[in-house]
Amino acid sequence: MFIVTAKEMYDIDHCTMQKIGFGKLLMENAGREVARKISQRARVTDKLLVVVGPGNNGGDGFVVARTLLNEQFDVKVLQAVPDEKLSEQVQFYKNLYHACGGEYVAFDGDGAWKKAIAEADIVVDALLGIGIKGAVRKGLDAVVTCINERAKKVLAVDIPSGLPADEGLTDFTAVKADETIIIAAPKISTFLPHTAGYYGKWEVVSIGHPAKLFAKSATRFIADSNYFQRTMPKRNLDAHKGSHGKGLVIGGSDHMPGSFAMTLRAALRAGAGLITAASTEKVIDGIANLTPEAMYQTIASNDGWLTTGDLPLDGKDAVAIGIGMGRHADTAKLLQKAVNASACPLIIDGDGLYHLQNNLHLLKQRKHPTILTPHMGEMARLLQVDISELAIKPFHYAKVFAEKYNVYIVLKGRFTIITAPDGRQAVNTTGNQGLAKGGSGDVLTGIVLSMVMQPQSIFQALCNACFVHGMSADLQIASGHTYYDLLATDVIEGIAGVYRHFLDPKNS
Ligand SMILES: NC(=O)C1=CN([C@@H]2O[C@H](COP(=O)(O)OP(=O)(O)OC[C@H]3O[C@@H](n4cnc5c(N)ncnc54)[C@H](OP(=O)(O)O)[C@@H]3O)[C@@H](O)[C@H]2O)[C@H](O)CC1
Ligand SMILES: [K+]
Repeated sequence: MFIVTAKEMYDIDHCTMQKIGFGKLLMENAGREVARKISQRARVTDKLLVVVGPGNNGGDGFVVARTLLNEQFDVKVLQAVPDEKLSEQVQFYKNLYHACGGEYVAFDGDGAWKKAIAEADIVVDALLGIGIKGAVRKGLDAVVTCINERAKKVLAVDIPSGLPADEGLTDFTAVKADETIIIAAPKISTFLPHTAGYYGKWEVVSIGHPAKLFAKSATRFIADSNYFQRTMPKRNLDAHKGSHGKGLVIGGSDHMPGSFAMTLRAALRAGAGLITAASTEKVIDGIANLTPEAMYQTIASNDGWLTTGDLPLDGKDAVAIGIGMGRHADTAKLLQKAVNASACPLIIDGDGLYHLQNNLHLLKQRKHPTILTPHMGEMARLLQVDISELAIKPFHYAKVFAEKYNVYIVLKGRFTIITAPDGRQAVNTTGNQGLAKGGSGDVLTGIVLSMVMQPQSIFQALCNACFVHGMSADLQIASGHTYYDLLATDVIEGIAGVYRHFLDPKNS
């Protein structure tokens, strides 16, 4: 499923209507699809109020109202702007609604319209769509406020009114919808920390746009189960342990051994062929029995912190560094060495990202893929911007950084954004609040390490790693765990369920 900016959506709409020739049909399709979804949710006894505004979102609203009216629902329209504000196309659909006997609630001074909003069982929000510019203007802002304060249930058409479609905007007043029926493709603001909540539950309806137009105009997509099933490499019968990658994990410290152990186990559970763990003697003594399938190698350390020294990089297909490594000055030299010497994909996570802050110049010299797996705080530090600034424009910042330093970025969050050095971006929507626990990131790093060693592109590997990680947590919640008790180790043990469910249907 593609993700679009407002401009990309307008370009696709315009081409569909003008070049392909859909004309007014597109709005009829949009309204009818939204009406179909509403009719599946509404009881025949429900009072429905469709609030329409001046633009094409309002036009959708008139089609919704007419369709529901003709299906015998108790529906009325609250037109929040005078007729002269309606575009020609919207007026056309208003006329059809009127001709079918459609009724209105007057948007007048005595406030009866507020009572209508309060008394409706469902308010359909077709006030404003992706054409919003700036904060909702006087007059309509009172409608938004009334809906938020008095509506029993709100179903937004395409986007909650007042919400920006794109990233970077914080000055807005918007409808807080219970559900949003998104038209054609989710907009960027569906996946931002400060705007996602306004959509409520959301689903997308297709209204007839040619698929090829999205492929041409949109630059982002949701890496969903279809993508996973299409791109995840199958295992063939004559595979041997060397077929699925020889990975190296460098990390741990006498003071933080646990997280490192989870990365190893996650990499093996996700399907890595061979994993070597390089850490201090004490860490290895403490964890070797937890994952006997891994191989262990002691590397140089000083007072329990890893320091620079020989690294078993030869013959490795991918390396992960940083997990539980600590922030000791000596460890920075180890990070520098790994960046300069690893002749294979290098994943930098956790404290490796801390040490990378003063070594970004080394990244451009690398001839092999580099993958950073920061959470928002780590990314903000690498960018040297405030985390609040990053949070309102994560797509933008991740793309700028990836292109500047020629790296892949897995920007972890409620919606993890995967970015390639050429600027391509994907969003992972699996996962849940049960992952907000220590160790979740270490597990993801292990899955990433395994995936980048399989016969797929790095970008596909990162999308699939995030999908498996989040889906494992989702399946664990569905099969008895709760958001409270879910542990990072449960996510490791849940990986099998994801593979069975999505890759081997007969076994699911
Ligand atoms: N393009 C198509 O055929 C289809 C579009 N779909 C639906 O249409 C909307 C986008 O429609 P658009 O008309 O571009 O935009 P809006 O419906 O959001 O409304 C724009 C009008 O709102 C006024 N406006 C703009 N900013 C504000 C504000 N801050 N406060 C109040 N009013 C505002 C604006 O007035 P101007 O004076 O600026 O012109 C416009 O009158 C899309 O979201 C879909 O729902 C169909 O679904 C598919 C076909
Ligand atoms: K709307």
